[in-house]
Amino acid sequence: MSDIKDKSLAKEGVRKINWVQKHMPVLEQIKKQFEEEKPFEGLTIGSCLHLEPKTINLGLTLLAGGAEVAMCGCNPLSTHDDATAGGDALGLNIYGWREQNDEEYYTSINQVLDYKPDIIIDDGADMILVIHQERKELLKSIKGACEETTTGVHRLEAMHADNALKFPVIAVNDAYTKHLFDNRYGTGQSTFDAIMGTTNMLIAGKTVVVSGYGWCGRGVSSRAAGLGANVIVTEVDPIRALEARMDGYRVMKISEAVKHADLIITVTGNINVINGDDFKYMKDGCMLANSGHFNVEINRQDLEKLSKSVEEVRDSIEEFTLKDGRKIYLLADGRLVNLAAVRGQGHPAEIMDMSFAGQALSAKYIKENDLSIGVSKAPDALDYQIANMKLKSMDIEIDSLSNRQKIYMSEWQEGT
Ligand SMILES: NC(=O)c1ccc[n+]([C@@H]2O[C@H](COP(=O)([O-])OP(=O)(O)OC[C@H]3O[C@@H](n4cnc5c(N)ncnc54)[C@H](O)[C@@H]3O)[C@@H](O)[C@H]2O)c1
Ligand SMILES: O=c1[nH]cnc2c1ncn2[C@@H]1O[C@H](CO)[C@@H](O)[C@H]1O
Ligand SMILES: N[C@@H](CCS)C(=O)O
Repeated sequence: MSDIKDKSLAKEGVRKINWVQKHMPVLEQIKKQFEEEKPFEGLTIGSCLHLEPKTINLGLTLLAGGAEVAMCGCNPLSTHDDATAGGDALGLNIYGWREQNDEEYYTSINQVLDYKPDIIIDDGADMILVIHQERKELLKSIKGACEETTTGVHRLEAMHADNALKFPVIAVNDAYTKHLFDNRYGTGQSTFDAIMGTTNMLIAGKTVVVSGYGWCGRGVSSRAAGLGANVIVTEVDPIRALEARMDGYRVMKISEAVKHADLIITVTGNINVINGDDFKYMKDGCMLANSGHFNVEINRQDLEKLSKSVEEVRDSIEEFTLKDGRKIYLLADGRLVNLAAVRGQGHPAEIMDMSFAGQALSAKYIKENDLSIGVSKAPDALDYQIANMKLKSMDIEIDSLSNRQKIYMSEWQEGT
């Protein structure tokens, strides 16, 4: 069963799924192992992830492992209607379509929960929140959940600190093979793919302000610099601010940075990063995009209050005309631009290969172990397994320690 936009888009969807499969070798290998071992036989897995071809490929991997799979989107704007049609044709149960309103978005989450999943895969923790608040009857049978992103992990850790979390969660985001590559190189590339595809704008010579110098901010700043921009970083953490400075960027307060910006990209996971007076000091033509948390990093309501009109001037570009005539452009409604913009395709397949290998192996780990309630990383062994598989798929060989080196590394007696 599925409730999607248009099943007649299946052929195009399957074409796109086939394409990404060619570039997700680690996940393909896990799929083959799952086909033989059937680790999820008799189980149902419910996911709340951006619904696009790479995610459908994760769904197919879980299906190959014997699971019944029900999937919905984790953002009202990120669903690709052809990919969901393709996934439906290939045996997945999918709920959702691009441009859902809030009610439709939560209805889709509940439709997935109607399958009574044993394992949850979430991105941003909306599905886990719904289970704890509205679908408490499911708490007993859920063996555990996997969380994809930094913000979701923070929300779940806060829940656990309040004793509100009722099942174990694996923070897939916290695996090295996830955040070092997905958050950094993935967000770096896909944010600019989406911004450039949406605006048809030149980056070279522009001043790009990046708010937040975490894993995503490092990637976005480095891509901006690589494209020839002048990069300014804003931070609240003194160590990350220093790191940004020594990586070669200017660092200043957001209230000052907005005066210089041609393009501002928020990647903090925080609320109201750009708000109030910040909009008053922006240059005419300044573009605003978020690649972080939901649609709260840029305070749209504050921008509306300063504006006399708002018009969608191109797909995923809203033009806010301020009362003094200046124009400010908000991309993709302030939702994560790399996925929510009409031209957003999310991270490259080679990147999601590792993130979703982490999801697939973490789901299997939940099935095979009785974890205690709380938020924890998957064992390092899974991370190393993924890294080794990825290196092999890239035909890269590395050295290993000799016995002499192992002994040297573990001793303290030997010196000059
Ligand atoms: N677009 C994507 O595809 C994508 C990919 C991965 C993560 N994310 C999301 O992006 C966000 C950032 O993720 P991350 O892994 O880089 O997190 P992180 O914790 O590594 O980095 C966030 C940084 O923002 C800084 N920060 C917080 N509030 C700030 C403020 N008001 N002004 C300036 N800096 C501030 C923090 O000090 C921190 O250094 C999260 O919401 C995450 O879920 C999005
Ligand atoms: O193309 C994609 N498909 C599915 N998920 C993605 C893609 N690109 C990024 N993310 C995931 O979205 C999370 C934030 O919501 C990120 O943590 C990232 O892993
Ligand atoms: N799923 C959420 C979490 C990103 S931090 C979103 O799409 O905005």
